Amino acid sequence: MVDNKQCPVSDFEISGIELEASLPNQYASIAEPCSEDCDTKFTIEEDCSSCKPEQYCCIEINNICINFGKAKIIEDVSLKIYRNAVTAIIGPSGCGKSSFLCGINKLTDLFPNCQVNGSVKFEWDHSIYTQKASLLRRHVGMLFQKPNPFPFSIRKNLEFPLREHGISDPYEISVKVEKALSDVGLWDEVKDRVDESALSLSGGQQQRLCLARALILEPSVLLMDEPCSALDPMATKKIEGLIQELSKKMTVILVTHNLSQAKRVADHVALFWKTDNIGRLIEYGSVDDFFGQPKHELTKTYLEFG
Ligand SMILES: Nc1ncnc2c1ncn2[C@@H]1O[C@H](COP(=O)(O)OP(=O)(O)OP(=O)(O)O)[C@@H](O)[C@H]1O
Repeated sequence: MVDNKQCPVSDFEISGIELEASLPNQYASIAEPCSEDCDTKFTIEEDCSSCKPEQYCCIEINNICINFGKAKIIEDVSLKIYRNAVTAIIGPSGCGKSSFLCGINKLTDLFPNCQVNGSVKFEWDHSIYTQKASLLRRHVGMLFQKPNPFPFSIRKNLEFPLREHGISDPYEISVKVEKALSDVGLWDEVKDRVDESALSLSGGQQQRLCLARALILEPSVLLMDEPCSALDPMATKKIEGLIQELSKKMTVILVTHNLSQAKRVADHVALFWKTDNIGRLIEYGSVDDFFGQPKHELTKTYLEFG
């Protein structure tokens, strides 16, 4: 059993120590302090109060490679995703951004010809590849490019994930439904029509309903794949506001083609690029460094299009 830990930013794997799967906010093992100034020790139940939450590593991705059949889609991507921060994934079409996102929550399992190698570790467990997909998705919500409400009522769209995860008490369900709709600013717009078809909502409302559906199980991580690409500027502004609000309490990974959006909402930015026909991570850094002092020539070139 491990008694003392240092700050949880860099690495929560210590070889030779058997770690039990733990809940979010409990840490396994730590190799480095969070900053040069911080050498705080803490027990497994505690966070380091000297560190800023955004310095905690929530997901550690090491050498992930994704193939569809014989085609290599992304190769050797390693990066740390920080907790309660927005990480934007940008890059030209076809460089593997969506595939990368799907690799994080095992949606890649749904494609029989897809093979994923490498490791993806969440702060609450060793590796997603040892977790059941249903358990993983309890903690990791996802929002897609096009709104995809089920062809049911607004209420049933939100009840569905709750019932799937064993929540059947009508009072608890109605409280959660109202809260999820309120969290995405939709409650006042739809409270008199929750039993109408979700398909009767506008595109922007449908996307917010899908966001409410992704949030209703209170995930720790939210994956968003170009969530505003089908929306008008006003609906986009609402979603961007929600992303910033949500990132105070959850970790957000946002795939976007919109460089201005990445600059507006992200704390960290990663540029993917296809070289030798394979998607790779080119540059990753804080939003200020990425846009203010890009290091890689491809980043400089790409930012000229922004
Ligand atoms: N199910 C699949 N089967 C085979 N190849 C696929 C599959 N899904 C994606 N690909 C291929 O993987 C590559 C990367 O696609 P992906 O959608 O991940 O890129 P992207 O960067 O998100 O693109 P975009 O910005 O256009 O959405 C593409 O060449 C695509 O054809």
